[in-house]
Amino acid sequence: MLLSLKGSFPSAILALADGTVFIGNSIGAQGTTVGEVVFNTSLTGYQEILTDPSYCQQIVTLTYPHIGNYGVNPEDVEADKIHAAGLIIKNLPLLASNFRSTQTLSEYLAEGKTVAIANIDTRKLTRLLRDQGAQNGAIVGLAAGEEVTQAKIDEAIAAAKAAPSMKGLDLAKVVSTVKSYPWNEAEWTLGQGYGKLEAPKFKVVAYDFGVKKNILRMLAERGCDVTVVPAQTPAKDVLALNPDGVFLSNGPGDPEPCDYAIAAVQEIMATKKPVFGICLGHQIMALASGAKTFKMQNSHHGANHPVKDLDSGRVSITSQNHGFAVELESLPANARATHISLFDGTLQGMERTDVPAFCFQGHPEASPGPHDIGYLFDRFTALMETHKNA
Ligand SMILES: NC(=O)CC[C@H](N)C(=O)O
Repeated sequence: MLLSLKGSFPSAILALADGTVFIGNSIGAQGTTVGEVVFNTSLTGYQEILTDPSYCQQIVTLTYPHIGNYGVNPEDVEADKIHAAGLIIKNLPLLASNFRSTQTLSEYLAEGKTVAIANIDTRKLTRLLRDQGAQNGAIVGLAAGEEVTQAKIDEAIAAAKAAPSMKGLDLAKVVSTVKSYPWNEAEWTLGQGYGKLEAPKFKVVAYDFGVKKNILRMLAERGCDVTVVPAQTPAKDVLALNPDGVFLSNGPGDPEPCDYAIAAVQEIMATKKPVFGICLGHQIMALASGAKTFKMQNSHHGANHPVKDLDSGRVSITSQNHGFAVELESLPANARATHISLFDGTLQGMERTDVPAFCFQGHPEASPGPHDIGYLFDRFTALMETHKNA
């Protein structure tokens, strides 16, 4: 049973900073939210997307038209709460059907105090964002029976215009854990649920810039006994734990203002400890190596982005979620490109040639998405193995 929810859900307004307005239905919390409006082309994984801390202060548009059809469950989360600032979809099916489902998407959004809009033309919105680049927006979820008025539309446009620009925002320290904690949950299997770290082989310290649980699970699956530390942990505290390797997580915002992390990573790489970075962690490693980052005109959010491994020539289909990128031309002499995007030629991976450190812009942990590039986790454990025995 699809759609025809127009009568059963209150109205909602989506306004972009350029004055474009869409009227739809509120399917989450009541109230106003603002953020950078981006679009994600994944067909599944809305729960993983909503809880990915990298979406902090971003409103996500899902281009796949039916969202919510398999409900939500307590397991498929990347963090303990919804981090996306809002959700924009086309159709919310009235029936959610899946053996793991415990709640509907709409209930989950309301409980998570997340404002969301359905029944708007997401194709029109996506074309606009694609042609003009990401821009700020506001969603206003009205109360039941409340009318959409010009005054409310004007307020929504004003809220969109007043939202802060993503460029220059350090959000890693906003979403990061305040306290260190150990991690020992491994990957999920049907019938078994999440596994446990068995036979730990490597001690890993993971910087939490907004880490996704699935990254930690994939490390634990490979025998990594992980200690997660806050974003602003100084290098000396990390080194005092004497890890076999250091992991730099994904995270929201602009990497450039994260000066504390850039300095710490420089110090850690200088000790020749193996270091692996994903997404924001990749950007921070690049900045710590002397490269530059920039805000992209067309950000990458989806689960089908082709990326070429420059060493093997192999093309992987990857999961992506980033709005900043490392300038390929700015790589210093002691770093080399290992992966590029076949969508736009931007840098997707690099490696230091003088120290055992490498990083990847996309998401090898998928979640949601394909596992083609999961071999990077094996590269990290192999690097730790080599350096352990060196
Ligand atoms: N997923 C991420 O780590 C995103 C990195 C960074 N916030 C960007 O948008 O580029």
